[in-house]
Amino acid sequence: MNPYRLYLVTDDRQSVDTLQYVVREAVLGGVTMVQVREKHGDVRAFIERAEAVKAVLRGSGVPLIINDRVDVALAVNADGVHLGQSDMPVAYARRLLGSERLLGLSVETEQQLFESESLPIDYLGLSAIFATPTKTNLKKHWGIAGLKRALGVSSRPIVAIGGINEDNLPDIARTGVHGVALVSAICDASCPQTAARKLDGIME
Ligand SMILES: Cc1ncc(COP(=O)(O)OP(=O)(O)O)c(N)n1
Ligand SMILES: Cc1nc(C(=O)O)sc1CCOP(=O)(O)O
Ligand SMILES: [Mg+2]
Repeated sequence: MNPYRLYLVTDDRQSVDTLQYVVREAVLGGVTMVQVREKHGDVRAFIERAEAVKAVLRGSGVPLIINDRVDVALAVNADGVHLGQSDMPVAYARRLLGSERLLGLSVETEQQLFESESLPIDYLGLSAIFATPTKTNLKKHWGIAGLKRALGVSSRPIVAIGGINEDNLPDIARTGVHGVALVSAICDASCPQTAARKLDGIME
């Protein structure tokens, strides 16, 4: 089973109750991986929210990934970490996490893409495919052509992220990309379960 296929990244503006509701429904709809992403609160709040998501995921087989923070991932015994280019260098993260936990890295440029080949990571987050209001400090928009190029270069699984929704997903899925990561298409949906099921159907 490919864990990257439908990758939910949580919305840190949602309350803990909503967060748990969205994750529960999204898993029922077919989400294969969940990343807890917290950009505003303190580390205590991050741990509390990660534990809340972990409780929902228990027994589901869906891996829990922590954004940015290796210490939080270790504290809650998560299944992995997703790092950006200005987070802890992946060599240090790998040493702390061990070989079993998943380690993902965002790549924002062609140079980072080539450099990633020699890094101790499990997958790449290709940042960003399209512009998105969810994250506005993006360096590059790869588009479909850039995604195809990256797939031809990298030996690692690629997760496409940024501005992905059910309208543009068919074009992305046709590239054969390993997975897609989404925030608003699932977190803002009136029914996250239905949204996830529809997106999963397109990925298939
Ligand atoms: C799957 C996935 N890909 C890319 C990102 C972006 O990570 P980063 O560049 O560290 O930016 P922030 O998410 O920390 O704002 C991601 N989170 N997940
Ligand atoms: C968290 C994040 N990282 C991105 C990147 O490109 O690095 S884009 C993004 C937000 C994606 O949200 P939505 O699915 O609502 O567009
Ligand atoms: Mg980051």
